[in-house]
Amino acid sequence: MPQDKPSTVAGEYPAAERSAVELDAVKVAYGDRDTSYVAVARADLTVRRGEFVAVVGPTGCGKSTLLNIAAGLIRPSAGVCRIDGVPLDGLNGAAGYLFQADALMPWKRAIDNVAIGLEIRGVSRSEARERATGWLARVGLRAFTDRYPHQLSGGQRKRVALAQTLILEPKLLLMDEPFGPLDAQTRQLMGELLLGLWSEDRKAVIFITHDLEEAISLSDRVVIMSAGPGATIIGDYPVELERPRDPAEVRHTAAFARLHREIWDHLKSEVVKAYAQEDSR
Ligand SMILES: Nc1ncnc2c1ncn2[C@@H]1O[C@H](COP(=O)(O)OP(=O)(O)OP(=O)(O)O)[C@@H](O)[C@H]1O
Repeated sequence: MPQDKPSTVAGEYPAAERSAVELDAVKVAYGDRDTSYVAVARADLTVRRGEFVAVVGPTGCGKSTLLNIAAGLIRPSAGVCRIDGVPLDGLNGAAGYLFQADALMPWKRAIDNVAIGLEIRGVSRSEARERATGWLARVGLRAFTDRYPHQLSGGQRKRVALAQTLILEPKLLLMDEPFGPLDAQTRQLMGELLLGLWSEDRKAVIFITHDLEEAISLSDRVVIMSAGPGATIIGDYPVELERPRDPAEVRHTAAFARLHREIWDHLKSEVVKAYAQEDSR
């Protein structure tokens, strides 16, 4: 068999060339023809397999909109979103989500909150609970499996939510300000936990954040969006900081400071524009 023969699925790119996510000239307009609001004028973004991409941009520029496109929750008004080389049609079943507000069920214990996704997929209750116990241990909650969400701290609830997402082994992680409500120290610890788990199998990640330090400390690339309306992607910075990486420690390096300066110089004017536009809307 020839060494270089690509494995193909009819009508798609060769497997090796497929990206985890490809936004190709994606436009998003909300509302109808009379009240149309173009949130994103054009987004071109490729996230390679195994790549951790952070998206930053001023408030209201369309970061969540792009994530919702990749999730299949909304359809582009123009352009196409491909997942693994295939145009997305409907919900993206290969993706796991983590949002600012967690999706824990208050009436279920941590273990059952983590196990439920597997049970819905037909895994037996005993096996689902066994795997959930393993996941809770991996996120440092071995001693908390029987707690209800209201008996957990904000950071602990986030850990349960992370286990709830990762137990389903998504190929792609879509994270929208996942650590937003947490205090600064807990955010850093969550970042460290996330990177540790991510490095085990390197899923593709799109991570939305307002926090540029968080973006740089976690990701392989930081993508900047312009202020809306009609936002576009205006910057794409590789983060060439060594891995494995301690996201708290790396912030103290000179390379980090240089990159932060460079990206912030670019982002700052968009943030100012966004505030001015919000005032006049
Ligand atoms: N369903 C909708 N209908 C109308 N406009 C919407 C809708 N969803 C979002 N928008 C508008 O589209 C723009 C982009 O919103 P989006 O939530 O994607 O921005 P964002 O960058 O994630 O914001 P933030 O950083 O504040 O969370 C905003 O001006 C918002 O008001």
